[in-house]
Amino acid sequence: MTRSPITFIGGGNMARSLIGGLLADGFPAAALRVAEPLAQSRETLRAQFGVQTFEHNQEAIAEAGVVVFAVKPQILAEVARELAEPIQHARPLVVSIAAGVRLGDLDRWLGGHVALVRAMPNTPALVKSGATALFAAAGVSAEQRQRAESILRAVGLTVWVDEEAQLDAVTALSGSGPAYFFLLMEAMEAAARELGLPAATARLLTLQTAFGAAKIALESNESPADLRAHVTSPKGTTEAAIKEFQQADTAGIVTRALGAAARRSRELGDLFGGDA
Ligand SMILES: NC(=O)C1=CN([C@@H]2O[C@H](COP(=O)(O)OP(=O)(O)OC[C@H]3O[C@@H](n4cnc5c(N)ncnc54)[C@H](OP(=O)(O)O)[C@@H]3O)[C@@H](O)[C@H]2O)C=CC1
Ligand SMILES: O=C(O)[C@@H]1CCC=N1
Repeated sequence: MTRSPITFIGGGNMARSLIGGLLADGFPAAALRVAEPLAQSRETLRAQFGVQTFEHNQEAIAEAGVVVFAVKPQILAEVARELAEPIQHARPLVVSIAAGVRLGDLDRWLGGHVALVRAMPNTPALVKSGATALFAAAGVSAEQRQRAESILRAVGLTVWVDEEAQLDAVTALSGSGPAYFFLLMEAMEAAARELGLPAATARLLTLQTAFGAAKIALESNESPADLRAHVTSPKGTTEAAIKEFQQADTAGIVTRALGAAARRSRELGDLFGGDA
């Protein structure tokens, strides 16, 4: 099957996660293009994924059916304005994964009336275990929505949100979320080493425990609270540990952390949207 190319503008962490996941799902490398200013990064992208790379964004989007903006929010305005003319001419579907930046701003930078979808993926897309929420601007056709969804679904789970503002919460939860679990893994691994386990054993048991907990939570009909109860024997070891977590107000810390991330997402939209 021939497919119009998907062009990524920016070949950094998240673009690489999406590209790796798409290739693992059988997407042809020939249909993936990446614009990336750094020669070393372009070389790595070619060597790792076999995709076509470009130094200049304009060249990369020629013939593209879908353009994915995967640059930092801080430079999205500048990058989009430079591409307004060719995008107005070729009218690809545009997907932005930038945190915070609102579709109204992106549409204005691109010259208006562009088919725009905002998506918030996460890095486990690389291993086809991503979680992405999507929001479409008015005027995006059902077919275009489906195209955007099919790209992200190839690398994991997708959900649509009804209001664009909900993407700030999504960013706080699943966009940034992998980092919270990695933080906990780092801490558990370090604590296990301190308790006398060899480093390799501490890491292996930490990772497999995280994997097992996520897998059982996904596959079971029981809630995380019920699953936790099954581990927690009265007056046993887990109870002793959970008491420490509760005394340190872990739930409160998580609420504050996600709140800070959602706030930062809104701030990024304010700072780098508008007339940025
Ligand atoms: N990382 C994550 O987990 C997630 C990130 N996102 C969003 O994805 C976007 C990218 O994030 P991330 O991949 O982490 O960031 P990175 O910095 O890793 O990637 C951005 C890439 O864009 C390149 N770039 C810089 N200037 C230009 C330009 N003018 N034209 C084209 N490319 C350019 C950068 O190159 P160079 O390094 O040379 O500057 C870099 O390779 C952000 O908007 C972020 O909010 C969304 C969900 C999750
Ligand atoms: O930290 C960030 O701003 C990006 C958005 C979500 C994950 N990484």
